[in-house]
Amino acid sequence: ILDAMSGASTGTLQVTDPLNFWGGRRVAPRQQADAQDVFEPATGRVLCQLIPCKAEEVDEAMQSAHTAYLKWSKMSGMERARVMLEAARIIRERREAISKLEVINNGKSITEALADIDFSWQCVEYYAGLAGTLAGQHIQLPSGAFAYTRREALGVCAGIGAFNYPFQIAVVKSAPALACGNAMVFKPSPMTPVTAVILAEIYKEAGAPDGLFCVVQGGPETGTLLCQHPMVAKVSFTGSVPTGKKIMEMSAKGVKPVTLELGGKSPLIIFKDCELENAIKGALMANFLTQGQVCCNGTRVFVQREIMPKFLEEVVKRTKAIPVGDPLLDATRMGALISKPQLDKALGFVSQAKKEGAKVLCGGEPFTPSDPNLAGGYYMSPCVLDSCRDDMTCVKEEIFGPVMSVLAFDTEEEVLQRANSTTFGLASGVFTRDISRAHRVAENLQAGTCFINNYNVSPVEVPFGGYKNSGFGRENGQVTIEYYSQLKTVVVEMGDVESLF
Ligand SMILES: NC(=O)c1ccc[n+]([C@@H]2O[C@H](COP(=O)([O-])OP(=O)(O)OC[C@H]3O[C@@H](n4cnc5c(N)ncnc54)[C@H](O)[C@@H]3O)[C@@H](O)[C@H]2O)c1
Ligand SMILES: C[N+](C)(C)CCCC=O
Repeated sequence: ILDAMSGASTGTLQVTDPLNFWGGRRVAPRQQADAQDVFEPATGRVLCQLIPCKAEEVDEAMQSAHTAYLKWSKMSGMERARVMLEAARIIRERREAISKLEVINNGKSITEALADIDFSWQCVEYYAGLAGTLAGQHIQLPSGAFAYTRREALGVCAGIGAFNYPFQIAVVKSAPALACGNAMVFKPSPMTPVTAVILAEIYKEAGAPDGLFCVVQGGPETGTLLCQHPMVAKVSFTGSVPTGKKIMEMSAKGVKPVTLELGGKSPLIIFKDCELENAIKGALMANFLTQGQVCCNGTRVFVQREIMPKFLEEVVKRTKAIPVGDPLLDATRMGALISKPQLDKALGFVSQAKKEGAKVLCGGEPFTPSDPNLAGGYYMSPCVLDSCRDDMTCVKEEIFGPVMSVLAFDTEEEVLQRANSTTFGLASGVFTRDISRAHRVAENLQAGTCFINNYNVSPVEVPFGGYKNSGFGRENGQVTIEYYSQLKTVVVEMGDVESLF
């Protein structure tokens, strides 16, 4: 399918290849029941059929992954690293074709998709680098006795992904898992089933044993089968808070560890002493990437009252100028939302905000690009809401669309209290020139990440994850090794046994 990408344009691709992968090959669904349409967001056209895996198919994938795990976990870290480095090289070599396919299935702009795929090969490369460094500790005990620790794989891990970063999420979960000697069975979102299987093919081509990274397609039922499978050693989930709670409940029954990367309603605080040009750019980056469908977006923008008029004037001017349209065109900066229901939901939040007293300064409406080919796509004009209050629905709930809610504040103490007054805790941001204030605010914000004088900067070597209802566990960075491995302690006696009995 990647070969077809060079000539592909919006509205032309039809995906007919099987989208499941185990045993080292694509696997066609065993039956056609419960088939559902997968849409191309840019046009609203049907791109392919999604046929959910049933229990027997999930079991086959698990068995295949387990066979691979037995082999892979016995290889040295350096041997695993060589395979992963080759996989990284292939992803980099095919970055343009993978990005195009991602755009066609997801609707985000090609500029963003290229950045996502570049992040992906860097992620595989990074964890390949760590694979050879995994080591335990040696601990001296009295009389020559000693103990050592071994960092061991967990087994077959389940990965379940959201729709907003389809290929990247599959990579962010599989790269550390594989580096530690695990295998993975991954289930993409049923709305974006097309690119995870490309990753599976690349791992195979790079030399991974058959079954090391398997893909099963489906929605909640398939996800449930995966979580409840007795061979699953760990579940790593990216998605909404309500689904995350269900995953945790299912995992608790088998005492399985979980990583939960969930939603957010992150605060971005802009003080009057900021470098305003950077703060404006930061607010746009905090709200409009991937059509606003980003978990860590800073969607509650708190602006100190004195600079509010200037901030709003500039932010609205630049929001109105965002080119919305065909996501495969280089000049486009905002493509289509993932689905009609997601578009309606985001528009619904804007209507509700108006009813509750917010002022729409721009956007918040369905958008029809001039190209007739795109008439059925899920486009929305990016929106800035002014005069927001903390009790409004648009300020309390995750919208997952291009909607920025702007709130005025007066003092640092007040804004910290308001920023933390949420059950979410994924990310946060602060713009100020006062370095003491910046670090004080970062310390006091209840969130897994705080960006100072920028927003949504998340390179692979930097840990990412939530506080509170936004989840736990971390992805990216060295620390993620802890979440895909377990420690065994070996105690060695060098003398005689001293027995009390
Ligand atoms: N924190 C992060 O890193 C991060 C990253 C991306 C997205 N997200 C969050 O994801 C959400 C949007 O994604 P979404 O709409 O795809 O989320 P979602 O919760 O609807 O679905 C996520 C995945 O869970 C699966 N699923 C649904 N019900 C299930 C069940 N009962 N058992 C097992 N699996 C089940 C879905 O099929 C999908 O693959 C937002 O809340 C966003 O903030 C978080
Ligand atoms: C790459 N970003 C922008 C940090 C997004 C991470 C994934 C969240 O949805």
